[in-house]
Amino acid sequence: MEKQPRLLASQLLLKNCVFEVSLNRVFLTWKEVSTKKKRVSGSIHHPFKVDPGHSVRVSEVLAVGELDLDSGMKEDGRWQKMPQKPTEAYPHAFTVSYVERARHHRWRCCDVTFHCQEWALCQQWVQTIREQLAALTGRPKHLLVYINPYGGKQQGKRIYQQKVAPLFARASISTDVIVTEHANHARDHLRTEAELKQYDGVVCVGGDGMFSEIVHGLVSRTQTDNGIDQISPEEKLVACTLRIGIIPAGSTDCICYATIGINDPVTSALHIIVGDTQPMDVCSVHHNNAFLRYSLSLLGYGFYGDVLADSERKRWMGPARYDFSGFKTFMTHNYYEGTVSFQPATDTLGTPRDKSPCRAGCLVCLHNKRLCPEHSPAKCMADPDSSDSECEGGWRVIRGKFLAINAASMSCACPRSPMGLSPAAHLADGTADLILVRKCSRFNFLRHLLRHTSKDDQFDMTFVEVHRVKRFRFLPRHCQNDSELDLRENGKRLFSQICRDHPACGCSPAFSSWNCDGEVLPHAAIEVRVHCQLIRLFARGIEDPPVFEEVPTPCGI
Ligand SMILES: Nc1ncnc2c1ncn2[C@@H]1O[C@H](COP(=O)(O)OP(=O)(O)OP(=O)(O)O)[C@@H](O)[C@H]1O
Repeated sequence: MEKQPRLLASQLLLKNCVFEVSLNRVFLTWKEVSTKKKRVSGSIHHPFKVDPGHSVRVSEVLAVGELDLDSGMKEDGRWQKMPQKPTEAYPHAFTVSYVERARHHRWRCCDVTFHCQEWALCQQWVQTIREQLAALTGRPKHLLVYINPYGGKQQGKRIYQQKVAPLFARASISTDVIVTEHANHARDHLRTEAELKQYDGVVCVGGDGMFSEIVHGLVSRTQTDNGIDQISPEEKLVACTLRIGIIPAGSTDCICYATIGINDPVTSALHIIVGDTQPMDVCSVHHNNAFLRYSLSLLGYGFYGDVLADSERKRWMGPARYDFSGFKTFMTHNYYEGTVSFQPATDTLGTPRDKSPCRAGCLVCLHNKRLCPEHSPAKCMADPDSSDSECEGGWRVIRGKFLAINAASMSCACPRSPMGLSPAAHLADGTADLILVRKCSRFNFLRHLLRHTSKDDQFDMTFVEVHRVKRFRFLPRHCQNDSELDLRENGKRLFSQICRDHPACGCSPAFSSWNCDGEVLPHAAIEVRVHCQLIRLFARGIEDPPVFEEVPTPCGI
């Protein structure tokens, strides 16, 4: 790496010891000066303890401010616990707040206070660090915040006020906060009224449902502002310029977990402050050329659709409804007949089974974005081993009986399934992993499901296949000749017709429903298209842990 010229270097006092502190454009570093004279007052000298020094990336410095040593008050008027007694020789001090990494992708805000002999030197340090921070272009200055007060355990407001707002204030980020009053309040506000030009980003305090609202609002608004018709499945959508930050405060926070690696409001707030950027694909879902919804993580028909539909009827049970409905759906063991057609992503890097998960700075996403896969022509190769697979005009067609059809546009990792539904799916490569689980015994299906909680390959089973796709369609068998299928209106009629078709009643119903990121879709016949990097988050993807994980130094030095 190119050596950066020093901007400033001084001997300053920290914890009653003299440190060599230096700053260049990339790092702020401090290292104890190893002279016998270094003790200034009362500290115990450890002759065998070698200080390796401490380095903080300038891009991860949150703020810097002068400290009034007489009152213990920072420049911004906040009180700070006095890090040490002022000494006569070092009467001036400044505090640097920075990101410290803890275990499991958790970030913390730490303060370090340096004491200076001269007031002018103290000023010079504060000024120079501030100039470096001002030169970082990706940091937000003004944010629009939506809080869902009813998400998860209804702690959204408290989480924001106690954990996030103080950090934004410390980093001099101003905010306009809207506490939502009803479902779709944030979506409709973003779509129509919000003065988006004055903001550098939108922050969502809530769960995946709230995040989906924000995405719907922002994507719609971007298309309207650019004269794009999002109703048409063939339209190329314009990417949103504003980034979205997620402060997890819902009962399901999968998007936050998959893009940051942990559901922790402070970590999320720090990723927003340092101005991280993580692009993300968005799937548009259409039925008969009519727009239904956008999907960001999982589209599931069969098992996951049935679990959601059943759990929605049992909301009174609280979060336990998911386990209850999961067990019930598993025991019911319904399968569904239909035709799946898809455009395989043959020219992109990576496969669903290549064991290379999407991580911070993912090269697969970078490479595939350059290819812009949605525009390259699809090549279709029929599977020679499969008698029910064929190619039609660049589309591969598979007919069968399925227990589950899942499309994962990200790994869908969550604390319950740390590897996720499709461990090698990428956040921003312009593709989704289409997982087809064919009719099999209950025992085999259970084996498949259990593999989501372990490191075993859930796709290594004869009745499971997985394809990386750019687009796909599903048509349930019993509506292939029907021009329009509305499950709510026609479900009962069709169900009785299917029962007539099958010799013995007690057979599987004709239709499941699609679970689209936790919302039930009203149609079974859908067409899905992946839009490469349509949105950007204040995140950086999951960071690989350092090979030798450093023991973090205590905060608030
Ligand atoms: N003020 C409000 N009153 C009622 N519903 C709201 C309000 N604000 C947002 N919502 C809706 O609440 C739904 C759930 O919110 P959110 O995702 O934040 O929490 P959650 O607990 O994770 O959700 P879920 O119940 O889906 O698990 C969202 O779909 C959103 O549209």
